[in-house]
Amino acid sequence: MPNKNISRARFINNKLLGRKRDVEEKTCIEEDIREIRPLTMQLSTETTQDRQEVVEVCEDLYHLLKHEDIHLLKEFHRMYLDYSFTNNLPPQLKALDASQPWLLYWIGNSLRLMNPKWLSKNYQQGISEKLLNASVNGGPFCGGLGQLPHLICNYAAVTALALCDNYDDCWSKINVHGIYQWLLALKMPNGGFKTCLEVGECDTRGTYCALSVAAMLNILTPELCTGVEEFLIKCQTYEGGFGGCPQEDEAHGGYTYCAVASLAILGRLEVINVGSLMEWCSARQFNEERGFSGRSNKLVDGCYSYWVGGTAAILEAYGYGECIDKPMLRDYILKCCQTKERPGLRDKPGKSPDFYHTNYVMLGLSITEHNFKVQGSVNSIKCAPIKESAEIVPINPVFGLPSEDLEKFVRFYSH
Ligand SMILES: CC(C)=CCC/C(C)=C/CC/C(C)=C/COP(=O)(O)OP(=O)(O)O
Ligand SMILES: [Zn+2]
Repeated sequence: MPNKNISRARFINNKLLGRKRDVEEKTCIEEDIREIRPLTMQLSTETTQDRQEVVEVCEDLYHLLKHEDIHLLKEFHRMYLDYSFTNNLPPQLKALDASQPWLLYWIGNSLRLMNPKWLSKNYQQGISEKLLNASVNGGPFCGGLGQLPHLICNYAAVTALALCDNYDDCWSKINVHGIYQWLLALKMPNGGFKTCLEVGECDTRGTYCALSVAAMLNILTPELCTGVEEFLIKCQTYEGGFGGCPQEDEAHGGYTYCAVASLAILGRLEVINVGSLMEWCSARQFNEERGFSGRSNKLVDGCYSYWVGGTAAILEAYGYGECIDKPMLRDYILKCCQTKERPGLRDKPGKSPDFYHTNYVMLGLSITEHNFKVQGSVNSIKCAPIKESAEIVPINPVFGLPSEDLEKFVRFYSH
């Protein structure tokens, strides 16, 4: 028996472990190339056809608008946002009944990003009263009246309140201690956070929503952070971006942003493979469409201007350099995500504008207009305009809020 094993090992060693690799590689490569080239040229799938259509419509727009100096149509978009705060929302938005804090954050943030004064005292009153009425005792916050506290909605509610400039002392009404105890109870043995006490998924979104709220409310304790870094490290995939869960999903812009922003909050960006992350971010940007896709072989979408652009801005802020083309992204945003026909910003040509895309495309626009540099703490990221006239106010790319609002909110809880 031992003899048989030795001869088997010798066989593997001689035939399979590279002795003849040089010779084989030379013959294989040429044959492979001959076989692969026509394959890639002929491969036409639903995915490649969809992309071709998007490329054509974007290229038409770039051609049509090539001599125009396009700007963000701020007053036009303001009308869309104002209308939503002063009228009933259309019936199809019933589907977002469990995401009411999100609507308040998206709409409120979009107004404030264009002009801080456009989120009037009246609106700040409406936002804070609605949130504090829906969730008893000032949090943890839920998606709407009578619903269970939810980690993702809690993040949206806290960021929406951060936009309210402490209207009627609403910041004192946030139940910081209750939120802290609840966050601890959501912690999972693998270092992640589940979204609800009763039942809920666990992925990098939850980590970001827990950590960013904790950082803003000054409750980011070592106990809350135990095991979080290890959880996040395991979410980076061979592609360089991050999936939602350890060793499970493909890399995706949204989950990548959540992981990278969380690591920035922990002050631990250096524990991941930043080089492959930067290559992945860079590979998300298409030459033809000029905007980003969220994952390999998927279509361009305006919201990734923030999920991927924000990730790049965080890396830039921490001194890793730039890995995206900001002027190209700006073109996609202003020429393909905006039209003169309908206010609000959209995913891509052919899609309708919505509040989610309006907010994240505007945040992406801010990224194209600024350079980022951290100043001591994650709460204080300096945002220097690239040209003298920026259309969007400076933002903190870790929190998705105007820098001024974030800094004032954090200062409130710092003592
Ligand atoms: C703070 C917080 C909760 C952030 C969430 C970030 C996140 C996960 C964003 C992703 C949103 C999105 C466009 C998903 C679509 O996936 P898809 O499969 O329809 O789109 P694709 O084709 O572009 O991949
Ligand atoms: Zn989108």
